[in-house]
Parts: sequence; C-alpha cells; structure tokens
Amino acid sequence: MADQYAQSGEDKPSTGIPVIRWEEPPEGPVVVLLDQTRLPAEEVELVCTDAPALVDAIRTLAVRGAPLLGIAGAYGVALAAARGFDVEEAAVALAGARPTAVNLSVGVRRAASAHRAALAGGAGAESAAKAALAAARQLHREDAEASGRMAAHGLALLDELLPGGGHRILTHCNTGSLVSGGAGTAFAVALAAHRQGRLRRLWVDETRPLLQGARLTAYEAARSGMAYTLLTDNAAGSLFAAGEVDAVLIGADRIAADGSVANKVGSYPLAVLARYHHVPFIVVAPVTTVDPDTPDGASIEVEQRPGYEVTEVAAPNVPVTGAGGGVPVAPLGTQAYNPAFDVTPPELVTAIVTEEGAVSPVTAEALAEMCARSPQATID
Ligand SMILES: CSC[C@H]1O[C@H](OP(=O)(O)O)[C@H](O)[C@@H]1O
Repeated sequence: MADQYAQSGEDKPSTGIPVIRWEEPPEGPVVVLLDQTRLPAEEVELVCTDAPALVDAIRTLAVRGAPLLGIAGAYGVALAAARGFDVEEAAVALAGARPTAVNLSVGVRRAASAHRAALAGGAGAESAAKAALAAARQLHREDAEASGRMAAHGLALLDELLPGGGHRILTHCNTGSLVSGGAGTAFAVALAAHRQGRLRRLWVDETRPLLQGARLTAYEAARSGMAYTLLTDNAAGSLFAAGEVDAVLIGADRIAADGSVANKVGSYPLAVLARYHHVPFIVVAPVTTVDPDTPDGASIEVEQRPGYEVTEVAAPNVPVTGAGGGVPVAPLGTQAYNPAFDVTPPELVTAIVTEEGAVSPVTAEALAEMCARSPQATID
C-alpha cells in the first residue's frame, strides 16, 4: 500500500517518485514509468525496453495525460533509436497509440525530426539516437517550465475573477504531476493557490469510468496537504446549485483553432453547469495542446474506449485498466458507450490559460496570437 501520508500540511512532491525517466543500465537504455493503473494502492514502476512496450503503456493508461504523453512519445522514439529498432516505424506506432491528445504526436514528431535531421546531416546511428534523446529531454524540461508558468498565470486569473481568495475549485479527471514534467496544468494552479493560502477547497470529480479523479487527483491532493473532497461525477450539479463552486479548472487533450476544447468526458456538462450558474470555466493547458491544424471541435477525433471499462470495476490486484477481469456492474453482454473525451465549444470557456498567459474571451484570433508568441508553436 502506498505510504499513508498524514495531511501534515507540509508540501510534498505530489508523487514522490518520477512519473517518467530515462535510464541507461548495462543491459541497454530503458524508459521507466510510474504505472498509473496501480495508483493509489501501489507505487509500481514499469520498465519499457522498446517502443511496443511504451505503446501498450499508453493504450492502457499506465502513462497518461496529454503533456506527459508527448514526453513519453518522444522518449519512445529515442528508445527505438538507441536500441537500433526502426525509428520511423516506432514513431508511427507511438503517435497512433491514442488519437485525441495532440501532444502525443507533437512529442513523437519532435524526437523523430531530430533523429532524421541528424542522419541527414551525416551523423551515424549513435549520434542520431543521441539527438532524439536530447530532443526528448528538452521537451521534458520545457513542459516542467511551462507547468510553473501556467500555475502563475492561472492563479493570477483566479485572483482577478474571484477577489478575496479562499477559492473553492472544482476539477475533473487528473491534471497534476502525473500528466506533466512539472506540477501539471489545472491541478498546478490549485496547488499554487494552496501554497499561497488562497485555496479553500478542491472539489474532485471521481471521473468515471477509470476514476482518474478518485485514484490520482485525490492521491496528489492528499500528498500536497490541501483541503479536498471527492464527489461522484453526478453530484457536481448539486454543488453548483448550493453555491459551493467558485470556479472550474480542467485540463485539455486537444484545443482546436477555434478554441473548442477536447477533455475528459464529463467536461462539457461541467461547462454547461458553470455557464448556468455564472461560474468561471477555465481550461489550463500548454501551448503544445493547441492544434492549429484542427479547425474546430467537430474535427477532433474522440477516442472511443472498450465497453468493459464501464461494465466492470477494478477487482483486488487487478490494475484499473478495465482490461477485463474486473467485477461486472452490469449484466454480461451489456453494450456500453464509452467516449474517453468530450468537446466543449469556445463560447462556454471563460479562459484558456497557457504558459504564455490567459486568453479570454476565447476566439480563434486571440488563440492564434497567443500561440504566435510561443517558441513552442514554431517547433516541428
Ligand atoms: C492536462 S492533460 C490531462 C488530461 O488527460 C486526461 O485524459 P487521460 O486520463 O485519458 O489521459 C484528461 O483528459 C485530462 O484532462
């Protein structure tokens, strides 16, 4: 059982162990992941020795969350190069592991482009592999730095929208250090508010069916010492009706050019509730999540996941991947509708916060202008 951490109020790193790292043991380079399907009960590391292992980890959500998927994809390309596998083949498999989070293909492309450029410049296989690894490490560092800047911009926006502090924030899914090279995206804003004494409570949606909120956000919130309360997704409406929510903070997996936001399923209903109850609905994501090549929400491919993730719940010692073997909660043979994400139109989004600042109101023009300010937007 993961160490029971008293809510000492002291700030601890939200995971205590790295969510992803590159290692070079004598038997060859590996990518080591904190297996998120085993949290919060166990802190177990998954050692990937090739790209297929990383593809499987992405598909089963052992590694997940848009920015971290980009970092994992880049390390996966570097791993294929370092171990002498076909890099282009690995890049295609990694980029195709999950369709919605644009960061994954961005990260894969960053490392694969560095590898190709090195080869084109006459480098040998070893030097090209080092170029891919350098690109992955750079992306990892950039994401950590972006996380800190998003937290600062997000907290400044909260203080502007909600003068007086004591924010009661509702969040959905998991957007902390388990999705990032740093403290995360939306959760990083709540963590910054907590550390500066301006967070009254974090309301945590459990986030069915894979329970990223209950299993992961509650895990990170507990380690941080902040005041937090878990709720079922269908209880959120009653919190708004009771006037208990000051703002909604969520992440994103892909932001289209018009400002439409794809995020964990259940985000769109929160946006409708927030609009009805005049509560700010704030999306926090790095610039690498904005995809100018996706014109609007209808163009975003929403990942459809297996029905057994809905019809089963995890059983003891069965990882929460919904990969069968769980405890049925519906009659065998029940068909289930299980989109991993939904899409919120820009008119329901109060602001999009990136490391470059806050965009509000959300328009295609304002989003494009913000992206143009970012060096991330020009990197292949
Ligand atoms: C800020 S990225 C986190 C983002 O990713 C999650 O999806 P998943 O757990 O399926 O990878 C969810 O959409 C979060 O908002």
